Amino acid sequence: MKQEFTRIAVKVGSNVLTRRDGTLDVTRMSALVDQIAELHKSGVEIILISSGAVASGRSEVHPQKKLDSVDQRQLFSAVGQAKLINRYYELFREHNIPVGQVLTTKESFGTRRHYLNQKNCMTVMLENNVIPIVNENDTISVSELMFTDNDELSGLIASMMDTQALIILSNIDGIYNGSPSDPNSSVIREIGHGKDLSNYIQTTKSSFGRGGMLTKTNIARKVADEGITVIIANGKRDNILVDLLQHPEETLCTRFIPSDEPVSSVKKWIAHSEGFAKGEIHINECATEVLNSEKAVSILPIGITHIEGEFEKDDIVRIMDFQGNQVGVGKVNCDSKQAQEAIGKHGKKPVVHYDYLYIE
Ligand SMILES: Nc1ncnc2c1ncn2[C@@H]1O[C@H](COP(=O)(O)OP(=O)(O)O)[C@@H](O)[C@H]1O
Ligand SMILES: N[C@@H](CCC(=O)OP(=O)(O)O)C(=O)O
Repeated sequence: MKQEFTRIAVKVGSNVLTRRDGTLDVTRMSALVDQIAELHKSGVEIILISSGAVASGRSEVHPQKKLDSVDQRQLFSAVGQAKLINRYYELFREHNIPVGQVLTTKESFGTRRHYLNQKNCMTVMLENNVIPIVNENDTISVSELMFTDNDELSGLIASMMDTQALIILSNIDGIYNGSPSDPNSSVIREIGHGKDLSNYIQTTKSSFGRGGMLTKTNIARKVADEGITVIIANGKRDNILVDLLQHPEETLCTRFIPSDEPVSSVKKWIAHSEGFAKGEIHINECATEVLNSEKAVSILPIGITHIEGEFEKDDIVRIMDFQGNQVGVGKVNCDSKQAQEAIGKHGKKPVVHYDYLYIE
């Protein structure tokens, strides 16, 4: 059967993989592995981003004394990740499919060199028919440098690996246009560019999740704007993955319509690097206007009003409009001292070149 996608990222949320009592739901895992194996055999390249380390470790160890949240996460994930990957290894082995573990941290995406290094690692795995199973390295990620949750990580991976789709599997059929528990609300089937969903999203989370629906929708929009279809669907439904690919029309889910404007690989990296921004470049009204137009423009010193923070050449900075709203992210061409000296001057080199500027 002809499938729409040939390379996808699949994110499986904590609550899909855990039972109510917090133990690992091996039956569910096994059903998902069977579907991934079927798609893999039909020629789809798959990168799996799997949560579940903390949840699966929680039931294995029973600490003598009360632990704080960091200690708990480190202890449970250290034990739980080993258990999780071991299960995956055994389940995929039944299908003769090799898998590889990729544990990463937010820091590992901070510089372009590190980013390309990870991209290379996963590319080699795919070229050799190995399914990468990615998770955050919770044992060494400290609070300030943690991903909000695995939705954020999955967005980065989908973008980095140029997948055609990112499928986020949670314990819910998609995004509801009201409270999911309200019988009058229903799943929004398609979401186009610029749709504000904030009214619909409740801040409640599933018992084992970290981020909630809000981070899912924010990430989904960002990734769709980079040209990748994002699908939110229920990982607890039988055959969901295969159905999403083979019977997309009939399968209940929320689809974020991708932008049809291509985004270069380096711009994708910049788009996801905001967390590493070292400073802010504030631009005037005229520069804001041209930036919002269809034209390809760089940030020139003449359009800059002021600069906040200190940065080195090649650091990531936020671009702020004349009203103080963030409009983009870019990689700077000079350090903050040189940029400061050039402010308001004509005929100077761009502080952020168009090729390294991502407008949101
Ligand atoms: N409008 C909405 N539509 C669907 N789910 C919502 C909505 N608002 C809040 N949620 C909640 O978001 C939860 C899924 O997010 P999360 O707990 O982060 O899952 P995961 O662990 O799979 O990442 C759902 O179980 C639901 O309770
Ligand atoms: N890295 C963590 C994932 C925690 C998390 O963010 O989960 P999720 O709510 O599924 O996105 C783990 O494996 O337990």
